Formats: sequence, structure tokens, C-alpha cells
Amino acid sequence: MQDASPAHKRILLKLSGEALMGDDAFGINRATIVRMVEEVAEVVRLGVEVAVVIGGGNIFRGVAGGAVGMDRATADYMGMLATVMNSLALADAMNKQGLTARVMSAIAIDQVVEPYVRPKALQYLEEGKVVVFAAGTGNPFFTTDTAAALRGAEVGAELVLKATKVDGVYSADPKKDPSAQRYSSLSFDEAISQNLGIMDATAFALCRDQKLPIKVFSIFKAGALKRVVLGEDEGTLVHV
Ligand SMILES: Nc1ncnc2c1ncn2[C@@H]1O[C@H](COP(=O)(O)OP(=O)(O)OP(=O)(O)O)[C@@H](O)[C@H]1O
Ligand SMILES: O=c1ccn([C@@H]2O[C@H](COP(=O)(O)O)[C@@H](O)[C@H]2O)c(=O)[nH]1
Repeated sequence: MQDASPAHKRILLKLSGEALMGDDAFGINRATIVRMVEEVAEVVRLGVEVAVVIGGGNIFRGVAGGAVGMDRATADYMGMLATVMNSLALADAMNKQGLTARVMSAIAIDQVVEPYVRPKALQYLEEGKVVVFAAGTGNPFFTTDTAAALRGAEVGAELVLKATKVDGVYSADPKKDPSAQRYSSLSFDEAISQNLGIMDATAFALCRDQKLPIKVFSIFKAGALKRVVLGEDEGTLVHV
């Protein structure tokens, strides 16, 4: 039997930083990052061009407890640096697994990673390299979900895949409201007007304006990423 073919040529994968902790209380769990990379490698082998944005919630968030009393912009820069650490760990794990990964940072740390230059990122993607976009948008007061929407639009991704701790978008946060119902699909306007906290409104609005659909699915479900890439019924589609 012939292998199924991917439904998308180029994707932007947003990986949850918080999920990187696995069962640990903080930081990067080795087995978890290796498993995530195995899933990514499967879709790269299908011939899909993969750009990645990873969050920083396993280390630091500008709006979290550790930042109480701090200047917000300073705390946000710390959060962006946390995403650089995750990006380096992710690219390292990818390279060990036989992929070729490049990290590009939205803030200048030239001794550590190369800066984000759009034409270079496009070249890497065309060459089949995985590009990991670090440091979010490079601006405080934003999130890596917005960075995923932004970079996804910039590199011409056909879909933003939000791989997170829940298996889709619910009518309310399923971790707080057990009666919440999962949507198989919903529009950007519905997600924004109902203030659904799975992603911030800036990310939803940018994707809506650029007509860039989002799939939300569980990072913990084995094979879910490949199923999404193959266009199978998995997670929640947010569309125009
Ligand atoms: N309507 C909703 N549907 C689904 N999940 C929701 C909803 N509202 C809030 N959530 C919560 O949003 C969380 C995912 O978003 P969040 O941005 O916190 O995580 P992430 O993107 O996975 O992590 P990170 O910021 O570290 O990358 C889920 O774990 C879920 O508890
Ligand atoms: O464009 C951005 C992206 C991120 N930040 C800061 O980083 C942390 C971690 O990102 P998450 O999306 O929450 O995982 C975030 O809380 C912000 O403090 C940013 O300032 N700008």
C-alpha cells in the first residue's frame, strides 16, 4: 500500500514550552523532548517543510508568579530568553535525531544563534531544514502564539499547528470546567468573541486577517501531529 501524502507542503508548528517539562516541575525533560522530536521527524520524512516556534512556559513567563513586582517589559525579555533556551535544546535534539535544524532569533544574540532573516529562513525551509524561530516576536507584551501566527504568515505556511496540553479548543478551559465541550471546528470570530483562552486574541486576529487556519491538538497524543499533517480528523480547526 502506498504511503498517505501530506495535506500541507509547509507548516508552522507551535510547540508548548510548558509541555516540555513532562512530569518534572520545571525545565526540560529529556524523554519528553526526544519524543516530541520523533513526532516532528515523522512529518519531515513525509516531505513537509517545517518551521517551529516553541513557548517558554516551562522556564519563565512575563505574566507568571516569578515576575510579580517586576517591570513587565523586563520580565517579558526574560520570557523571550527562555524560548531561546528551549529552541537551542529542541534544535540540538533534532540534529541528534538526524534532522538538520537551524535556530533563528528575533533578538540579537549573535554569539549564540543567528538572527532572524526572512529570506534565509525561506531558503532553509526550501532545503528541507527545520527552522526554529526563537525569542518570540522580539517584542514585549506579546506571546509565542502571536509569534507563531506572525512567522507562519511570513514564511507562507499553509497551517499553524498548535501542539499543546489539551486535545483541542473547548467552550471553556477544560482544566477548570469539566463540563466544557470540545469543538471540532470554529471560526476565528467565534474564538475571539467567546474570549477562548487557548490562544491570545492577537494571534487569532492575525491568522484571521491572513486567512491562515490553525489546528489545535494534543502534544501528548502519539501520532496526532502526523494525523493533522495528513489532513485526518484530529483536534480542532480554527478557520476564517
Ligand atoms: N477554551 C479553551 N480550550 C482549550 N484550552 C483552553 C481554553 N481556555 C484555556 N485553555 C488552556 O490553555 C492552555 C494552553 O495554552 P497555553 O498558552 O497556556 O499553553 P501552551 O501554548 O501549551 O504553553 P506555552 O506558553 O508554554 O507554549 C491549555 O492547557 C488549557 O488549559
Ligand atoms: O513575542 C513574545 C513572545 C514571548 N514573550 C515572553 O516570553 C514568555 C514565554 O512565552 P509564552 O508564549 O508564554 O510561552 C511570555 O510569557 C512573555 O513574557 C514576549 O514578551 N514576546
